Amino acid sequence: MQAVRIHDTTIHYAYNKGEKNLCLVFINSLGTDFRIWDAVIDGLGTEFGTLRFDKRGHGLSSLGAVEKGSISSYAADVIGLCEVLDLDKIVLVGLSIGGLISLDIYQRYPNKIAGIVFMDTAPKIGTAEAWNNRIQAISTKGMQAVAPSILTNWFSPSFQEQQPAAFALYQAMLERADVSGYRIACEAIRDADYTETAQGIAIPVICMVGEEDKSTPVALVQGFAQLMNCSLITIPNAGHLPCVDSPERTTVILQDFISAL
Ligand SMILES: O=C(O)CC1=CCC(=O)O1
Repeated sequence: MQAVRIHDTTIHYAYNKGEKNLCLVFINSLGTDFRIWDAVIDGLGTEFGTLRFDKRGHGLSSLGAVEKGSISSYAADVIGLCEVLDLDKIVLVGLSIGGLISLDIYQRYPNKIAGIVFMDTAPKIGTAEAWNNRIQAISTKGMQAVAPSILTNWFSPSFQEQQPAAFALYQAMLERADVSGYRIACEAIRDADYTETAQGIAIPVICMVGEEDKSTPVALVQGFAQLMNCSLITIPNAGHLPCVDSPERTTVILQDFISAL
C-alpha cells in the first residue's frame, strides 16, 4: 500500500515505474476508486510507468480541510503527487471529472504534460440544477438513495446481465463512497467550465467514449472532440467506465496513443 501526504490530505496511490520514462497518470471519475483501472494496468505491461490514485475524499484518501470542492484543488494534488514521484514525462488519462482535472492541469502546468486521453468526459458536464439536486439527495438520504440511477447511467444493461458479480462490487463501491468527499466533487463539477481551455489545447489529445454511456453521451464527447479538433473513438457495448467494461479495447487505445507521441 502506497500513501503520501500532499497539502492537507493523505493520498492513496499505486505507482509502477516503467522501463521507459513516460508515465500514464490515471485520474478517476466521481464516486470511484483506483481499482477501476486494474484490468487496464494488467494489460499495459511494464513498458510505461503507471500512476493511479484516489482523489481526496474518495477511496482511502482523506478529504483534507476543504469545505467546498474545486477542480483546481484536485489538479494541485495530482501535480503534488507527480512531483513527489519525480515524474517528468506525463500522459494524463482523465475519466469524466478526471477530464476536467486534466484540463485544469494543462491550463496551469502546460509544460509538464506530453498528452491527454480524455475518456467519457467534456469541458462542462451536466447542469447546475442537476448537480444541486444530487448534492441535496446525498446530503439528506445518503449514497444508497442515488446509487441505482447512477449505476444505470454508468453501465450498459448487458454488463449488468453478463457480469452481475462485478456489477454488485461497483454498486458497493458507489454506495460506500464518503458523502462529504462525493459532495465536494459534485460541487467542483457543477462549477467547472473548461471550454476555453479545451479550445486552446496545443498538445496531442484524443477523446474516447462508450457508445452506451448515459452520463456523458457520445454526442457530448463528439462536441468536445470537435472543439479540440482531435479524434474521437467510440467503444461498442461500453458505458461510462470503458476501463471496467472494455479494458482490452481501452488498453489498445492507450497503447496506440502513446506510441504515436
Ligand atoms: O456519476 C455520474 O453521474 C457520472 C459522472 C459525471 C462526472 C463524473 O466524474 O462521473
